[in-house]
Amino acid sequence: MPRFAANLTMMFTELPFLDRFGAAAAAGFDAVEYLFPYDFPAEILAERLQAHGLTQALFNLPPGDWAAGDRGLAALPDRAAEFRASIATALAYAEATGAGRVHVMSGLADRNDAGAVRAYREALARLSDAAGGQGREVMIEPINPRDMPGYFLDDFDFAADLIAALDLPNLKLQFDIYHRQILHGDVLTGLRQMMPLIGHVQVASVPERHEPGTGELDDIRVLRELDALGYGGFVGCEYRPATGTVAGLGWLRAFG
Ligand SMILES: O=C(O)C(=O)[C@H](O)CO
Ligand SMILES: [Mg+2]
Repeated sequence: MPRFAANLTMMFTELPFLDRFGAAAAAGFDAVEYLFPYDFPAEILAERLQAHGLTQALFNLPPGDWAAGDRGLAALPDRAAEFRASIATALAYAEATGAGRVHVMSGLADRNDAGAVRAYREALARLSDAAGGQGREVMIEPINPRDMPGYFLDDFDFAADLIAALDLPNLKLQFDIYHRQILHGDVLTGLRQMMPLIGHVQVASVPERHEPGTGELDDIRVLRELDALGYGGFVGCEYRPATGTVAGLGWLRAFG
C-alpha cells in the first residue's frame, strides 16, 4: 500500500499553514509535503512535524522569485550562483525536518537550448552530490505546459533519459500522475517502464486537479498499480479539494 502524504500547499487551505500539520494528522495522514518551507524557521516546522508524529516526505528547493514569475533556477545558466546558494538553504531545511527527498524545479527555459540543458545537467549533478552526502534523494518532475507555460522539463521521456544518462544514484523521477495524463496519457505503461527511476509519486484528478477518482482517469486503479509494481515510496496528494479537504477524503477509504 502506498504511503499517502497530504500536500499542505493545496490541502487544508481552510487553515493557516502551520495549523495544517495537526489537521492532516487528525485526518489520518502520517506524512506531509508542500511546495516551499522558507517562509517559516525550520525549527518551527520540525516542531510541528514532531508534535503530530508526521514525516516530511518532500519539499522544493527555493524557486527564485516566484511572484516575479520564476519557476526554478536549475536550467538557467545566468542564475547558477543563485542556484548554488539555494542548495545550502534547501538542505538545511531538509536536515531540520528530516525530509528524505527534495524536488528541484528546472525553471522556464527552452529544452532545445544547449546552454539550458548543460546548466540543468550541471545543476543536477551538483545538487545530487550535496544531497547524497546527507543521504537524501533529488527529484525532477515533468510539468504540463497548461499549468506552467514555458517550463523547461515538460516531457517524461526526456526526464527519464536524462536520469539514465547522468546515472547519479540519488537522482530520481517525481511521477505526478496528473501531469503525466495531461502530457502523454498512457499512465500505467509510463509507471511500469519508469518504476526503477521513480522516487516520488503525486496524484490529482484530470483536468480539474481535484480528488483522485473524480476526473477522466481511474486514479484508484492507477494507485493500485503502484502496489502491484512494488512501489514503496510516498504518494503526495497534490490536489485542490473540490469542497472541503476532510469531506473530500472518501477516496482514501479504498486503501483502508
Ligand atoms: O506543480 C506540481 O505538480 C509540483 O509538484 C511542483 O512542485 C510545483 O509546481
Ligand atoms: Mg506535482
